[in-house]
Amino acid sequence: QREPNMAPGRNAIVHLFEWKWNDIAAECENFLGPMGYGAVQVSPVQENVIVRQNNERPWWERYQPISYRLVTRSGNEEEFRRMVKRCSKVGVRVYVDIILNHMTGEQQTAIGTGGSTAHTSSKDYPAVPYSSNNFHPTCSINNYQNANEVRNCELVGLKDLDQSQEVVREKQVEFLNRLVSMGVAGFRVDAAKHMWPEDLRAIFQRVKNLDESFGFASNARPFVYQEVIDLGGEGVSYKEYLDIGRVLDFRHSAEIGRLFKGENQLRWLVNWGPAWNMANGDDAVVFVDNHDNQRGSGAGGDILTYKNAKHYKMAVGFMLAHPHALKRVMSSFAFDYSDQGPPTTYNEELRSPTFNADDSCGSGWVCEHRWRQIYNMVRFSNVVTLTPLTNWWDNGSNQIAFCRGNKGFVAFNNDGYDLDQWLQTCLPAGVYCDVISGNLKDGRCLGKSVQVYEDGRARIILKMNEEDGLLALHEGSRV
Ligand SMILES: O=C(NCCCOc1c(-c2ccc(O)c(O)c2)oc2cc(O)cc(O)c2c1=O)[C@@H]1CCCN1C(=O)/C=C/c1ccc(O)c(O)c1
Ligand SMILES: [Ca+2]
Repeated sequence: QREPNMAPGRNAIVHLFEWKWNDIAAECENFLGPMGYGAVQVSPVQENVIVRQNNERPWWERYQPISYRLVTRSGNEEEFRRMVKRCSKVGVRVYVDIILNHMTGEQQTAIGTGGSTAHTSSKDYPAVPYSSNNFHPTCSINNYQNANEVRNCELVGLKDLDQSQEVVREKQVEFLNRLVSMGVAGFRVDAAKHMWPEDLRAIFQRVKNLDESFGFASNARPFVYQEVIDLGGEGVSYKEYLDIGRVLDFRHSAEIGRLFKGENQLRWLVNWGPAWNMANGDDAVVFVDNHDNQRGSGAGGDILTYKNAKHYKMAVGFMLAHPHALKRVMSSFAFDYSDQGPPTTYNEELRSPTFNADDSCGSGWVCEHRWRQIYNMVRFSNVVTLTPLTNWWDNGSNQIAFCRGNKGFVAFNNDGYDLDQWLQTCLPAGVYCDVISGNLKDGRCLGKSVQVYEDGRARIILKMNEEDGLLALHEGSRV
């Protein structure tokens, strides 16, 4: 279903891609809880096959399950249970990235991260157990116009499960129920486009209600958001999945990247939302980039990522400032080429992130969720929840500004010249810190401060050569 089950006053998801369970637990307590993040999306928990190519472990090995045992390089079942408890205790929900569509691809000797083996050529997975008659007959997806082929054939050679079978549904429901009993609040459904909506509906209907001992409302249903890569023009539409839960909106990711790269003028954002042929806000989880398309392999062409920092912060800031949809912030590891796996220690173990004095990460982790401009916009999005977007202003090209009720005000400058305007901020008179350029600390602004006058107007300055191209004030940043 489409309600995120987040604690009151929180509304943003962060994807801690490839983090270990113990490190996520600590991050919930040290950062995500205090900073007001609502939920963390974790990497797949099910045991995956070990893939080595040129002596490297590509990141996508975790998307080739070999069993439903909870043992991956992120940790084991006990560590996973503890992480969910520790995050829930500080108001951060856990959503699991689940892979139901397939098992592994073809692999000479298939050995899993928990030691399970499989005989992939005969589609034999004894650790589940699945045997060849639990899979669709071998065929490969060549034509994305053909909805049957997209569901019943193999995605890049991955053995394709037949979820119309009761025995397959029963094993997958059991796997999801085990996660719910550990306190999980929802699921990111990988490769949903490649599964039949009626099979997914049958499976999720059988998943039990959330466990109240983790602070959920009584009879709360697991939150479901589905990966349906749909930029239009294919045989499968995201609309087919909306009665099962929300969908991840890839059109949002593609469009917002084009806009903040300057390929489209920001003034067109005045009607951002369904008018842009995107899913309705209540049906969508939106993002700027994700683990797949940030590497250029997924859909949507040239996506904005951490590598284009100024434009990226503007896009993430706009996404969090705008009332449209539920937002997900990406948190990456640094990569040079698309297959590159996460940072590891000497024996292929995942490396833990280290933290610098300015709260940023080291040891190969980018930690966009710890960038001041981003965590302060998460807080902004919490403060302005449920307020409408009003007082839109633009200069006819790439300078825009708007209010969120009388609780927040943002401005953006993507033009090649300074923004220097008297604008309506809709805020009560007073001095406010611009939370993008610095925090409010001990009663003073470490960055820019802005004087709002009795009539709500203020002089807003955003020079073209400043580090950041956005400015944000809200009722929590008033001196
Ligand atoms: O070149 C690759 N893949 C072909 C292009 C990407 O196609 C994939 C899509 C995909 C791409 C575009 C679509 O329109 C679509 O419906 C599906 O979804 C997947 C989902 C998985 O769980 C596992 C996968 O291996 C894939 C995948 O390869 C490399 C080598 C194999 C894995 N991989 C990858 O690049 C892995 C990509 C990957 C992994 C996990 C994902 O959740 C994902 O969205 C993509
Ligand atoms: Ca399938």
